[in-house]
Amino acid sequence: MTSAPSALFTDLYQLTMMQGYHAYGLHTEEAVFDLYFRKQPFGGGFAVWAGLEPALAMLETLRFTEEDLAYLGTLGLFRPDFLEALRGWRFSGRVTAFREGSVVFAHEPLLTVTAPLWEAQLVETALLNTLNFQTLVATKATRCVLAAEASPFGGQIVEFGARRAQGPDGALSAARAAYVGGAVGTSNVEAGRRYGLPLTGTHAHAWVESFPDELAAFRAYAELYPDSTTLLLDTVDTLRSGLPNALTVARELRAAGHELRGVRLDSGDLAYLSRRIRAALDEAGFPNVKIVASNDLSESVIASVIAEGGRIDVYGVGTQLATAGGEGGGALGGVFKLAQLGGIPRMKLTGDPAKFSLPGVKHVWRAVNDQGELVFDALTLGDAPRTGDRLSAPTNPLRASRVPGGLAWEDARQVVMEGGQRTGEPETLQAAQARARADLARLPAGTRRALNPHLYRVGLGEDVAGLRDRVAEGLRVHAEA
Ligand SMILES: Nc1ncnc2c1ncn2[C@@H]1O[C@H](COP(=O)(O)OP(=O)(O)OP(=O)(O)O)[C@@H](O)[C@H]1O
Ligand SMILES: O=P(O)(O)OC[C@H]1O[C@H](OP(=O)(O)OP(=O)(O)O)[C@H](O)[C@@H]1O
Ligand SMILES: O=C(O)c1cccnc1
Repeated sequence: MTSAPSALFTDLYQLTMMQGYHAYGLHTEEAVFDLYFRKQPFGGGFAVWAGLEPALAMLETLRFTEEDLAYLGTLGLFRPDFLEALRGWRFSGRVTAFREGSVVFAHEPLLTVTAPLWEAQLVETALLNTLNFQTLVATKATRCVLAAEASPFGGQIVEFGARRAQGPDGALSAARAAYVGGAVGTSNVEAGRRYGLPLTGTHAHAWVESFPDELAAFRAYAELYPDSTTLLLDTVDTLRSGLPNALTVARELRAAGHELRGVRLDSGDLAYLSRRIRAALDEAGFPNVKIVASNDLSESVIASVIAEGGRIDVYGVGTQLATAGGEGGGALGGVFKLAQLGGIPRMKLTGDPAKFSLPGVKHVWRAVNDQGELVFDALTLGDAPRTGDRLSAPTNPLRASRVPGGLAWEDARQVVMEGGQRTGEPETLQAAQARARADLARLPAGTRRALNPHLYRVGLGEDVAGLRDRVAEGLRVHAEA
């Protein structure tokens, strides 16, 4: 959530369960919940973890106000003693998590909450809401960045999606997450203020339409912003009118000691037009004028424009970025599952082995080879796996391999909250963006590709797999008895 967190931003069943835990004396039992997703978004080989700082801020400040309690009292569900108990409620737990910007994979616990049961239960909805969406958008941004950077001339992504995002909250958190994923700026001014993001912008068709002619409009804009003008070329005709008028203004600015910053294309064949415009700008002595493009851009449009030799420097991506659209997008199906209660491992056992949850308190280990490349991740109940240990696939115990030698192990997560308080200062978004870039560079190359990527391996150590099998067996025996 991007507005002030409310304790009522939860599903009703969390509150009805909380009342039950309270009534049956279970509420203070120590619970361990893991947050993870089962399928990488966009059919991709990785996801970029985002939203942790807002999630921690929410946990730190969550309280039931008098108004909240009064409202709950009107529902006819909650007893006075439970509502009274909520008066002093606060989150007092521990959170262990990947740092923002980390590349992460399906089936590994990304965040683990250890807290009294009723505390952990309440925050499921808000944690998933924040982390699912921001991780999805950060991943989409990274995929757009990778597409843009495939050009021999480079290319950057800026986020233009506020007008098409899912509501104001969606727009703000999308701008934030897009930055974590590698977008270099946003057009959303409130997001800039709130998160310290670099702002960027050009002008719209309405500006040109508001003047007697295009040249007058371009001149007027350049006069106001002589060092930061990007002119939109397609209101009349990109090549016949927009380009010559922009060149006129570029020359006039230079004569006055300034430089035109850029031009924007917003329709037509972006590969063809950008090649023509790059050639014309270069020939006229303006090699530093940037070409910005927009118009329903997506990762595949960006890739196509580049494959055709397009010369775009900056891609303004709106709808597809802020809504994380496209195949395999729309929503990330992250879940929050109980792994231990009162020191006893717990799991969900269903007909579909892909939906089994993993019991126990797990560590996530990241294997790094002598080239500094990530090789696979492993989940254990304790220390890092040793050479020769067996690792099995999370959803298919028959697929297993042995841990090779020559690997270094990183403990992939850190304790980021203890006793309901962050263990350190909030990280900057710049740090998260830098981590995403560095982690991405450590991935095996095939894992980064957009189409049918190599699937990075997440393996279960023998202790985790053994515990899962024992708990599952216990549940089955119990069910059959
Ligand atoms: N070279 C290209 N390769 C792939 N897709 C492209 C290329 N150039 C533009 N597109 C994309 O094609 C889609 C439609 O563009 P098209 O040129 O048909 O309509 P348009 O120019 O937006 O028309 P309108 O004038 O109605 O805005 C957009 O999503 C645009 O980003
Ligand atoms: O990636 P997108 O979702 O396209 O977002 C960016 C678009 O937003 C603006 O269009 P505008 O709202 O003026 O609509 P139009 O250009 O389609 O007329 C801008 O000119 C881009 O084309
Ligand atoms: O500044 C721009 O060019 C811009 C901003 C939002 C949406 N489309 C374009």
